[in-house]
Amino acid sequence: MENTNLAERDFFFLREKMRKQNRVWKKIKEGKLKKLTAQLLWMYLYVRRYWLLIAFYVLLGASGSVLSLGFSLVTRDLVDAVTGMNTKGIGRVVALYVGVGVGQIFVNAVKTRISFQIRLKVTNEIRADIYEQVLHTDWASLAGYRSGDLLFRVNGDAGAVANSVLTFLPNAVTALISFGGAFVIMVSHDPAMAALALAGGPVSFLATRCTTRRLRRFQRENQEVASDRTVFDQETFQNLQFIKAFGMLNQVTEKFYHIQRRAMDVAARQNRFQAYRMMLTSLIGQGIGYACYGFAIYRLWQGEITYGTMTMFVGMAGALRGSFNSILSLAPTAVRACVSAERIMEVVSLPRELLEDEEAAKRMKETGRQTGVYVQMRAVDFAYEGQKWVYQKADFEANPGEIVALIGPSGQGKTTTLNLLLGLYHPSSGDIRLGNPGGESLEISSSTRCMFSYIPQGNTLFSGTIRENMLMAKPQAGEEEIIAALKSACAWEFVQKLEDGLETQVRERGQRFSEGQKQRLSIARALLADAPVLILDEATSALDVVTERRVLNNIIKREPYRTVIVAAHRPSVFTLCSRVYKIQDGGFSQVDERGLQEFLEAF
Ligand SMILES: Nc1ncnc2c1ncn2[C@@H]1O[C@H](COP(=O)(O)OP(=O)(O)OP(=O)(O)O)[C@@H](O)[C@H]1O
Repeated sequence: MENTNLAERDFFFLREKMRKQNRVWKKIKEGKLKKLTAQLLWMYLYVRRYWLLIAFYVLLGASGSVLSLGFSLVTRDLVDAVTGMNTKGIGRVVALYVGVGVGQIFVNAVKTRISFQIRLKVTNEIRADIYEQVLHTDWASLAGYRSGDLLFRVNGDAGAVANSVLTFLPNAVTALISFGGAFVIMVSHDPAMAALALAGGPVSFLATRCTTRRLRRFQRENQEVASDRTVFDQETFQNLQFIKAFGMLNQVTEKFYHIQRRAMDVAARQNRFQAYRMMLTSLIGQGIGYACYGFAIYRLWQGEITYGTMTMFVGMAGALRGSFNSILSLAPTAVRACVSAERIMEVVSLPRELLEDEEAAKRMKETGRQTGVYVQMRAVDFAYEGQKWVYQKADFEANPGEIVALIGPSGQGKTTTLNLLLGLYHPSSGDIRLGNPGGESLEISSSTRCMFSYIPQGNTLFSGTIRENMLMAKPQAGEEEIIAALKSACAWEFVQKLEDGLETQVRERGQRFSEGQKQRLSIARALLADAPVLILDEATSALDVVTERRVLNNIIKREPYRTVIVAAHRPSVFTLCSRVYKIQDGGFSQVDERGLQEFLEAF
């Protein structure tokens, strides 16, 4: 009978062991451990540069813990001196008591200052690094992210990582020293008392272990809501004029409250969960505290300890429980850091743009100033996300001195073609390249982008003055050069009439100007960039026909070797073009005279 029980017990332990092993194995297989290691390593790479400051900070934290342990011992001596239980001079004990107290204040002040410095440095470094990496990330990979979400990752998540990392390490060391010190002092005075003070430890440990996964889920939800909120705020303030004009204030406000409610709901659930957790550990702590107190009184009553030792015991038991709980409460800090690190790593691990042909592209651009640069597409197939086909077998060319138009109904692929030429998206198959006539040619990539001046649809003016906007394209451009570009774009005629001329504030997204004026300023800026290929995506759509023709003629006159590619709907452009390509129903073809005539008649 006993043998059967033994066998059952062995089987039970074996099964439990296998279950545990399977759980660990599952985590390894799911890559969770690998992910966690990568996150920790990633954070370590940032903080290690400041190891000296961090080490000093940790040292201060440690000395703070030692001082508070010392404070308990001095309190014991003080009480004993007052009750006449020790022979040390009361003056010396009081001086020590005051000295340790003042030391604690001093250490805390220096700690606060250093923690501020490290936090600032690490946060800024992570932020700058993510910012730089996001700017150099392949556009097609980045296009799936909302800009508000990226903004939150650069700001919110970077701050959360820096804060958590800097809280974790010093707190861990401080808590461990406090715990170890209090434990050693208590064990040396009374091992039974030490065991009693730690009696609630296993329950608190188990509670923490079981709740970590839930905490991770809460933190993820929190960051997602915060990110949605940034996206919403950004879009609302960017489109405020439209929202007001459409009388959409109520809908927007309703959406604002909806996000607010979601954020509050997550925060309230997390808070409730943490409150229960805290209540459980506090109840255990309180029970243990009373037990310690009772035990100490009993010892005093038995005459085994002095009043001073009893006071120290009670204080130490609290410190022991407190530092044990501090060690356990490091789990939420670690969870916060890992969740944010995961969100940042997701973005920074996206493929980066390659700049392999950078030198060759610069040479080609230089030669292009005399000979121009041609652009060519051969048998190009392209689909978004590998399945939404825009067109197949597309052939296209634009040569120096030509204006080439892309036409076709809305949504057929004109902007897509321009993005392919800019190397922002990559063809599924086929070849896109540019080159100097009779010279070197290069496949399109992020390096060849320097050969293009691009004016996209919509508004691309930045806050600042007209001059500042112009200098973005060519920082070293002088007054004469800026005015010449503005003249070519037919913008000087209104800029010169402005009271502040080139120093006029454009205001956010060019609010200060009409659509046509904004387009002319954008064209002037693009001309200033001095690139051999100019791309205009519906960039003259807000101009009257006469100004539009004047602008296009000026562009060609200004640089006879410039290659100009325009995506346009308006027939007024076509008569200036050397060639016209039509994109429709997945086809990409050059339009002959008759085809163009038919297209014009359809207008
Ligand atoms: N980032 C994207 N992801 C998926 N599909 C896209 C993306 N951008 C554009 N598309 C789709 O590709 C097709 C071509 O879009 P594109 O912007 O090139 O058209 P377009 O000819 O320039 O239109 P319009 O004249 O209206 O500016 C459209 O069906 C559009 O929905």
